[in-house]
Amino acid sequence: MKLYDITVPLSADLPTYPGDPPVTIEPVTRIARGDTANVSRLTLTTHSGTHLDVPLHFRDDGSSVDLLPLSLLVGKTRVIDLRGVRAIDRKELARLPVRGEERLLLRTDNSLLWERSGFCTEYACLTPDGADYLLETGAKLIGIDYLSIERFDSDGAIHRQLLDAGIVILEGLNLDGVEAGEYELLCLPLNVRGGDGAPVRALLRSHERPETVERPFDPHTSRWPLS
Ligand SMILES: N[C@@H](CC(=O)c1ccccc1NC=O)C(=O)O
Repeated sequence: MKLYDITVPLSADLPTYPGDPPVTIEPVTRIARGDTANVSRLTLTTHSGTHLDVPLHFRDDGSSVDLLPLSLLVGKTRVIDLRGVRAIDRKELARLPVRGEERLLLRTDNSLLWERSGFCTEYACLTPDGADYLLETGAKLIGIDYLSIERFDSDGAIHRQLLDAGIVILEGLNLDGVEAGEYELLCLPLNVRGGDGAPVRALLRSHERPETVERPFDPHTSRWPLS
């Protein structure tokens, strides 16, 4: 069994969708300043970093993130490789094994954009007929590796099209190094009451190796060694 962390780390450097405030992490108490423990204040939006979009994101009467069935977020998932594709349309999707897949993660060149500082408006995204196609194939969760699933200059039509059909959108993934294929997704959103979305920790599990703890905790340094 192999685990892939497909979450981007939350930090002040993380690109945010234009109009959304940056992530901040500030000290509240610090041992170095004489406090008993280190505690930090985190400023996030419901759509910072790797996160889920739910119907309330684009519709006032839509369901919030705390009401999602968790079974939607855990289970068999297919990663498809769309590197080299900028506009993910019906034609591109039809050549890939997406039919009948309830959970689908789109790996694109976007995963490399996390290396850049600042938001890039030229990311790979789903087209309206690509979204139609995924509605037809029975998808219930669609993930993509940047901060929006639709074109930057678009008005939210694709979000509405998917969310209104009960499809949840997982955005801000990092799928660099994740080969196309079948995995198990473990996607755990913060349980934000009334949230129009929520940051998640998302993992993929493949069943190709025996389970081991790769980097056991070192009690002498109080750290998990880096390698
Ligand atoms: N980063 C966003 C995308 C988003 O907020 C959005 C997408 C299309 C049109 C408008 C948008 N947001 C705010 O105006 C998201 O989390 O879905």
